[in-house]
Amino acid sequence: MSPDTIFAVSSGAPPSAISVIRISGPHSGAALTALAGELPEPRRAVLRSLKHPVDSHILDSALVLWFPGPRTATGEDCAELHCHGGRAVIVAVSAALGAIDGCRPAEAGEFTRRAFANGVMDLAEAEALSDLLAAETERQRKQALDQAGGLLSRQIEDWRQRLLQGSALVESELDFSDEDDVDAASAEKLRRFLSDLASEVETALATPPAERLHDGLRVVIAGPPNAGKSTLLNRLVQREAAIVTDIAGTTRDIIEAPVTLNGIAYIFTDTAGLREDSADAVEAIGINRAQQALVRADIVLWLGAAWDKPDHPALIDIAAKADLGADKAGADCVVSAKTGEGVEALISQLTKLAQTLLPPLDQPAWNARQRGLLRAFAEALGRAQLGEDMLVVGEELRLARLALDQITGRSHVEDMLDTLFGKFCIGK
Ligand SMILES: Nc1nc2c(c(=O)[nH]1)N(C=O)[C@@H](CNc1ccc(C(=O)N[C@@H](CCC(=O)O)C(=O)O)cc1)CN2
Ligand SMILES: Nc1nc2c(ncn2[C@@H]2O[C@H](COP(=O)(O)OP(=O)(O)OP(=O)(O)O)[C@@H](O)[C@H]2O)c(=O)[nH]1
Ligand SMILES: [Mg+2]
Repeated sequence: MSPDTIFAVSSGAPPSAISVIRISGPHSGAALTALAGELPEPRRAVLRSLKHPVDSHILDSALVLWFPGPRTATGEDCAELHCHGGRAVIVAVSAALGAIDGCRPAEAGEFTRRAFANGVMDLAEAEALSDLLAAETERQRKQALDQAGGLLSRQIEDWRQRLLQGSALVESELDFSDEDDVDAASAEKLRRFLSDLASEVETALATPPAERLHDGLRVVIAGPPNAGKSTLLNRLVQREAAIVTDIAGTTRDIIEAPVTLNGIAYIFTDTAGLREDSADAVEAIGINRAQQALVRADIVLWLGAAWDKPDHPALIDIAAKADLGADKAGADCVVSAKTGEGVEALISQLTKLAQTLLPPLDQPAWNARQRGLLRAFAEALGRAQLGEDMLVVGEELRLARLALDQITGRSHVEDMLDTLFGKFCIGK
C-alpha cells in the first residue's frame, strides 16, 4: 500500500513573513497541481495563485516548488508552498490540502522518519539533525552539521568494511580447516587486524561524550562562605542570578545559570559556601548539595584556600576580590568580580580548558546510545581475538557487526525510533 501524502508548516510559528508548507508522498504532484496549476520545472521556484481545488477561490499568492523523487529530502515526491505567513493563510491552505485525496497533516518528525525509511539518511544522521535543530551555540551547530552530513556514519562504514574483511578471513580459514589445523600465521594476522580495529574504537570511546556539548559543560563555583562566589556567577552570566550580601552563608541552595561564552554552552552552578562547623540546619543541607555538585562538575572554579582545594582534574584556582589586594600564591587567575578585573582572562582560561573537555571538532561526537553500542562492538572484538575456534570467532564478528548496524540503524532499532522522531517538531 502506498504511503499517505503528508503536509505541514515546516517554518516557524505564525505569524511570520513567509511560511513554508512542505508536502511529501506519492500525491504531492497531484496536490500541487490541484492548488497551483500545472507542475513547474523541477527545483525552480515560480510565483502562482493558490486556488481552492473545489470552488477555485484564491487562497494566496505563493512561490511554489516541485521536487520529483527519489532524489529529494525525504526520498519521495515533494512539493513546497512558500506562502504568506499569516495564520488564516496557513489555515486556508492546510484545509485545501487536507481535502485532497490521500493527503493528511504530518506528525512530528514524520518527514525525517521517511527520509530514514527511504535510506536518504541513517539513524546517526537523523540524531545529528535533531541536534542541529536544537543547536544554540556555534560549536553545537558545527558539530551537528558535520555529523548530519555523515561524519560519524563514515567512521562506522569504515569499521564495518574492515569487519567484513575480518569475517572473510575467518570464512576462508573455515573452508580449509578440514585439510589442516588453522594456519597459525593467518590466525595471528587476523588477531592483529582485530586488535588494530579495537584500539581505534577505544580511542573513540576515550573522546568526551556528545552530551557535554549539547547540555553544556557543568562549571561549579565553590569555596568558603563570603568568598565572592555569587558575585562571580552574576558577573559571568551578566545578570543577578544569585543573591549577594555581606553575610556569610547567603547562598544555601544550588543556583544554576546556563550561558554561552565564546560559542561554548555552560551551566554555571553557584553553591553554598563550604564550612565544617555550620550550626544552621538549612546551610548544612546546602553544603551537602555543594559537595554533590562538585562530584558532578566538569570544571571547578575554586575560590578557597589553595590547601583546601577539592581534588578535581579540571580546576581553575582563583584569587578573588583582587581590588582588595587579596593575594593568593600560585593562583591560576586573579579576579575582582566587583570591578570586572581579570574576568576576561578567566573566561579565556575557561575556554581553553573547555576545549579539552568537549568532543574534538572534525571528529564524530558519540552520544550515550552510540557509546553503549561501541562498547558492545569493542567487547565482541575482544572476545573474537581470544577465540581459538574459528566458528566462535566468526560468531563474535557477527555480533560486532550487529552493534555497528544499530548505530546507523541498519538493524534492531524499532524501539528507539518513536523516541527519536517524536523529539522533532511537526514539519521536520
Ligand atoms: N525550502 C527548503 N529549505 C530547506 C530544506 C527543505 O526541505 N526545503 N531542508 C530540509 O531539511 C534543508 C535542506 N535539505 C535538503 C536535503 C536534500 C535535498 C534533496 O533534494 N536532495 C537530493 C538532490 C540534491 C541536489 O539537487 O543536488 C539528493 O540528495 O539526492 C533537499 C533539501 C534545509 N533547507
Ligand atoms: N571588594 C570586593 N568585594 C566583593 C567582591 N566579590 C564579592 N564581594 C563582596 O563580598 C561579599 C560576599 O559576596 P558573595 O558573592 O555573596 O559571596 P559568596 O561566596 O557567594 O558567599 P556565600 O553565598 O555566603 O557563600 C559581598 O558583600 C560582596 O559584595 C570583589 O571582587 N571585591
Ligand atoms: Mg553566595
